[in-house]
Amino acid sequence: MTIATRFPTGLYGITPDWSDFDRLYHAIEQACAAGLPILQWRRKHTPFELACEQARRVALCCQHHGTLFVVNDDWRLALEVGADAVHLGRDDGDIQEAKADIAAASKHLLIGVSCYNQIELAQQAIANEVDYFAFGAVFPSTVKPDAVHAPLHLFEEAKQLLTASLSPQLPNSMLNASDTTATVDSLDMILTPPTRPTIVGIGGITLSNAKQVIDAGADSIAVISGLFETADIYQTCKDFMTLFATKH
Ligand SMILES: Cc1ncc(COP(=O)(O)OP(=O)(O)O)c(N)n1
Ligand SMILES: Cc1nc(C(=O)O)sc1CCOP(=O)(O)O
Ligand SMILES: [Mg+2]
Repeated sequence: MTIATRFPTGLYGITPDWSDFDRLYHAIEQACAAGLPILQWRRKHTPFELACEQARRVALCCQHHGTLFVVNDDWRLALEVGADAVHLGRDDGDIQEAKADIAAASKHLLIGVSCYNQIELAQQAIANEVDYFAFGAVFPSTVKPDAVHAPLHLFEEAKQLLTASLSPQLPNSMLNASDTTATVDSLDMILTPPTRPTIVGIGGITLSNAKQVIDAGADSIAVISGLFETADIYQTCKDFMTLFATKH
């Protein structure tokens, strides 16, 4: 049984820290036009008002191309600009507080979190019902040279955690026709099939090493330099996406 994910899989582009917004917007347009499924807005030094103005334009571009739009660090900014999702690391606030704020605004945001190289954080992420969790840095990253190293075996371990967490929901009891509760549960399963979080790999990923991460079990790979610091962003995006198309 294949369990669907709540968050897309495949290539996950993250914006580089360029000060020239027109250049950045043009680069994002190329990636989105190539079919990029997910884009994260990651700006560390832009004041809130300017970030809102710029991120709103990027959100519209993503909407136009059918690219899911994620805001890094700040769920308030994500809500303000109509993003689809927010990414939260260990310094970006509490997940339950984020969920409560989002619900209080009568809005919906998918939530992704960083797990660095810690399987325990993935276990917490699953318990918190986040929509994706990310391990990194899988390779040395020039953007984050001090990031901890996340070995590739974490992806298989995370898959096992997911299998274990989902198995109690599976309708074993469907076999027992005399148990009416089981029948009701089974009907529930058909009407609302279970879903699972997407597992993301990040850090130093390029066209040359991406396949290792996908083969290790990552559903998605998050890339800054390996996508945006290339001569032909449109073609690089297409080439990354081919790696997922030939996964099986
Ligand atoms: C997809 C994805 N994974 C990990 C991160 C890193 O988040 P964080 O640890 O909060 O570090 P910053 O990116 O905020 O510097 C991410 N942004 N996206
Ligand atoms: C933003 C970020 N977070 C990481 C983590 O390990 O959590 S690595 C990273 C930088 C990713 O950039 P690049 O693809 O250029 O290496
Ligand atoms: Mg962060």
